[in-house]
Amino acid sequence: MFSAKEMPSASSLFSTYASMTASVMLVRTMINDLVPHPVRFYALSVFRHFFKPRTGQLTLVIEENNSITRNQIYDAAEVYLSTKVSPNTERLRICKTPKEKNVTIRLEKDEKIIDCFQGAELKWRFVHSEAEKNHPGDMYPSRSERRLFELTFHRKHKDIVLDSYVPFLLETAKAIRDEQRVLRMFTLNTSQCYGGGGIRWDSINLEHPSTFETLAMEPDLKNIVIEDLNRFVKRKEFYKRVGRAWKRGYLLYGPPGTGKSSLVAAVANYLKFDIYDLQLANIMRDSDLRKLLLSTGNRSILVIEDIDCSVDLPDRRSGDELQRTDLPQSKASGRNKDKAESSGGKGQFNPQLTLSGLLNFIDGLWSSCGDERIIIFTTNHKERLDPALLRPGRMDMHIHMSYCTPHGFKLLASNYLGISGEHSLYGEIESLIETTEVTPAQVAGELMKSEDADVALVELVNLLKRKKLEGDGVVDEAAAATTTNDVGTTRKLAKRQKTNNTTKPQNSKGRRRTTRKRL
Ligand SMILES: Nc1ncnc2c1ncn2[C@@H]1O[C@H](COP(=O)(O)OP(=O)(O)OP(=O)(O)O)[C@@H](O)[C@H]1O
Ligand SMILES: [Mg+2]
Repeated sequence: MFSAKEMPSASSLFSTYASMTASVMLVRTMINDLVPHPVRFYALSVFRHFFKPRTGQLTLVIEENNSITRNQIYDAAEVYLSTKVSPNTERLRICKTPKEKNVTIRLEKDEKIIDCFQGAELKWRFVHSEAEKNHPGDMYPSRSERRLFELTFHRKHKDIVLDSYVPFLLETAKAIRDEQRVLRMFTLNTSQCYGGGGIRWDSINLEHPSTFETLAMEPDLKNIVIEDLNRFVKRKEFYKRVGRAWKRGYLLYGPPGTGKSSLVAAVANYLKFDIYDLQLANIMRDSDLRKLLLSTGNRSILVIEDIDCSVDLPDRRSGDELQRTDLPQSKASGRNKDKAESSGGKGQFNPQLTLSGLLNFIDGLWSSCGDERIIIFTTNHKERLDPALLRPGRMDMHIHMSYCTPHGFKLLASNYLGISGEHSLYGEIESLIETTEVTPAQVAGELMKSEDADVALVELVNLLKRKKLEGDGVVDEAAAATTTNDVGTTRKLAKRQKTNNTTKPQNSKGRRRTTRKRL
């Protein structure tokens, strides 16, 4: 305390204050002049870091983009959080595009969600900010958007969040996406094929209802196929380790109407894979084929239906076959013949789409530049295929789709007529099916004739009796089913072969009649 005598006058106080302020300003000017800006900035941030109050909370910032690529954690959070909407959430964004099956729900700006994981409380907040960017020379400023999630939790849970919660988030989001995924069916756009626009895929939603549950197949065979698919999709690391492309090939063979295409759809629905339906007859050159195959997506099935008659490809051994003019009039051979004639006739014809082009590409570049690829060939005549296609390692599994069996019939009857137990006509139908060649498609056709189970089953009995009387033809399937990776060639077939040694050509579809050896 100052005594009255010592009490400084107001003027002296003012001059002391003025000189202190001047010194502070002098020091500040000196610091500003002497210490460069980045160093000052750094010193300040260190100072702030040590002296700011600690909350015990840690916040992870999950931005939408990581430089130019998407941030997978952000995408996963977006999907995952849409399932965690609580009654306290006030604003949500919803939308639905034509390709989507369900309504998409997303958080709105500043909305918060609380999640719990292994005892940790996790607070999510969605941040969306917009800023104007003014580039020199730009007439109009552009807007840049920044979207991110903030994930806040107690710092003691840092390991749980980074080691367990984030992987859980990624996996859960993948499962949700798979569940909601709308499958696409890609076919070739032929309208602009050779008009300069180039050949390309067009897609529509795949809404084929076939599943393994609705498919009439022997249970053992069905299980073998399902297990094979399960093994395939979870063996990413295995394929990498053994140095093989992550792809699997299936050859489906059997008479028309036994469910080959239905099996393709069932596989797609089971795995949630898109289908690329490659109609070889629309492709002229290996280069087009390569382009098309390279533009197929991962997790997809490439299907080439009726490979035995979809196109006359020159095989790898007999290029001279190209010069023959006695080709049957298939869609593709007609086209090739036209081309031969327009290019001067016999000897000058040189189609640029070859079997080796197809096989090399499927085995080589195509399969190695994507993941989880399945390729399926279907045929009614396995015995007509080029051995290059059948050699071990090319198609991993040969699946024989056979005529309807008693088990298959019961499954169809349950699906089509809702019969769960037995029926008085079952005994007769089963013994007729054992000794008659009837396809599941034919059985299904009869079962659809009436909603009344009794009437429909009588129709089926009549059909079976008629077929038995006609003694419908048998195709030489046993001869074709000789490779080790063949599954599904039933005992029924062997039985038929014993009783019927005459092999009639399959003739239910004119297009399947062919004399020339094709692919
Ligand atoms: N195994 C089956 N299980 C259930 N339904 C089947 C089966 N096979 C055929 N169908 C029925 O018959 C219809 C035709 O079958 P699908 O097209 O799958 O035969 P496919 O073997 O591909 O014939 P194609 O050789 O003529 O192409 C299907 O839509 C389905 O309703
Ligand atoms: Mg088919």
